[in-house]
Amino acid sequence: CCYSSLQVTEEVREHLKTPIFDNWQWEEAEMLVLLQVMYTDLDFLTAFNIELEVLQNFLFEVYCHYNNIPFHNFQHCFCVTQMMYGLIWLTDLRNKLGRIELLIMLTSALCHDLDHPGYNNVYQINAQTDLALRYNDISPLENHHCAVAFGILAKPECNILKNLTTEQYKHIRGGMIKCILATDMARHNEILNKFKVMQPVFDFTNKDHKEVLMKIMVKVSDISNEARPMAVAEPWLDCLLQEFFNQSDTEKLKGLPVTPFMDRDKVSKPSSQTNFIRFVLLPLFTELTKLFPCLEQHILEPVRGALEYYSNLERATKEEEVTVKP
Ligand SMILES: COc1ccc(NC(=O)[C@H](C)Nc2nc3c(cnn3-c3ccccc3C)c(=O)[nH]2)cc1
Ligand SMILES: [Zn+2]
Repeated sequence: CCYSSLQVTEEVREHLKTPIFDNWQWEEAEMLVLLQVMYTDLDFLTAFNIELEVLQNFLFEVYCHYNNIPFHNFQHCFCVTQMMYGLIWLTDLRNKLGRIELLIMLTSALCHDLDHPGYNNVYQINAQTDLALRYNDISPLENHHCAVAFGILAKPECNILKNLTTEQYKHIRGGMIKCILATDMARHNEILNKFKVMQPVFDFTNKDHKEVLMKIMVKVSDISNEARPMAVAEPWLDCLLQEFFNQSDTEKLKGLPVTPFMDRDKVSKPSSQTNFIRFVLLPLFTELTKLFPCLEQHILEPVRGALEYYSNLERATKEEEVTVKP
């Protein structure tokens, strides 16, 4: 029963609250224990009357519903949840948001890519898959991830929300649906622009402000690999490109449109990453850091370092191309 959370040393518990946590050092079974520690250390079990065994069933069921694909697997789920956990402690969000908002953010991070097939929304829509049909081309993957999450919560032995009031349950369900659907990168600018307007006058008692912040926190956690040490981050980009190349190979075989940044014949790893960091990551992380200045050293600095690393790599490969071609 509770022996597993005792196995985790105080040092690991503290390390778990930092963005430099290295997922590659841990087995998936150990990650399940670490996820349990996150829920217990945020006092969710006492606050929401969650039985430890129900939490363990829930976490195991979530683990079973992630697929063995190169990037959107259980390790990604763990990384996103661990980053969210670290951000909650670093920004001192426990004293700025209610515990129910924290539960929504952590559980949304945990469930945000459930049963991901390794083929993105563009593929789902172009190939007219069952998911695209079921969700009318509207964020088919994110709708599916969320539906699978509540399918798991519908099982009594996994329902960590079973001892909450109906009103609390509705609040959590509404919050999770908004946060998980917000991870569709097609909506990136829509959500970031809303946050940019609110940030200078942010009000932690304003419902709309809190809602956008929660979406931003899940989005930041979701694409935050480059905020980790290079030794941790770089393998993730290889995994991501492997998944993207699988998709573009399939698209070519099926005569479907091929997304340029997924085409193994077109993608240059360094330049695609410098663009991603410059135009997607830095604007997003900069905006969040304006609200929580302490994040500058923890996530903004490492991302600037990553931009430096990939820019140098880009320059080196360009120079090498010039010298090789006479
Ligand atoms: C606006 O929608 C976008 C924008 C950018 C991208 N992806 C990229 O630019 C490339 C492939 N790089 C990239 N993409 C990444 C990273 C982390 N998550 N992530 C990702 C994965 C799946 C779907 C979307 C994204 C951004 C990362 O470190 N790099 C994908 C979708
Ligand atoms: Zn994700």
